[in-house]
Amino acid sequence: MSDQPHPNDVSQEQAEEAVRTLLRWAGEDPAREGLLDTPKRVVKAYRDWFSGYESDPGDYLRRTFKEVNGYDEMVVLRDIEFESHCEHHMAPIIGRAHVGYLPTNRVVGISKLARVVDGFARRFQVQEKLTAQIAQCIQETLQPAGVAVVIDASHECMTTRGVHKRGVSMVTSQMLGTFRDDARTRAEFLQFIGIHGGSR
Ligand SMILES: Nc1nc2c(ncn2[C@@H]2O[C@H](COP(=O)(O)OP(=O)(O)OP(=O)(O)O)[C@@H](O)[C@H]2O)c(=O)[nH]1
Ligand SMILES: [Zn+2]
Repeated sequence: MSDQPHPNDVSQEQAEEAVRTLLRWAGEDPAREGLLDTPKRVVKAYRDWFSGYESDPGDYLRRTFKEVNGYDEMVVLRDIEFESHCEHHMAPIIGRAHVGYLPTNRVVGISKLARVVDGFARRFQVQEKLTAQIAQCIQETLQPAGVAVVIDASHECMTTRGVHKRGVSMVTSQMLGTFRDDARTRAEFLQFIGIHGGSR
């Protein structure tokens, strides 16, 4: 994949200093008592929010199960809540992902689909890329007959700042294989996740 994490040569102290710089820039005194531990807390929070760079989400899909009595219908995990951050403003993107695939001769532990979503969500993202990365990762690693990913999310860069539009959500979808080629398969998936003909 083209978007591999880069080696990180930034120390904890340098990251904390960057937070102190932003505090000073905003007009604060980073030495006052209430802010003394803030750089440490912010860096810890960033480690959580951006922990996706520490994982290769494809690894979650390597363990598969074959004893499914020939089950070859669609598997759908819907309403996977996630938190991400937009790469333009570093503001939260909060939403839900719906993931479906058509197994060929093996299935994956269902929690792993949610782990793949988080592995890509916990990075700097644009929603289109997040959607495509999840779908491509499942397609490449599991090699099912098809993959479908729909994401419905709100972007705080357009609710708490900028254009200030609350209640707006962005919907993206990436369909691969049978979901892309066969309208009935796609329609069945959209029905499973509660989207019929474009309205919920
Ligand atoms: N397509 C897409 N756009 C996004 C996403 N996240 C944020 N954006 C948009 O990225 C754009 C960045 O536009 P710029 O004009 O460079 O930034 P800006 O001046 O802060 O723009 P405003 O948000 O309109 O104030 C904005 O329109 C955002 O709404 C995303 O996941 N996908
Ligand atoms: Zn943004």
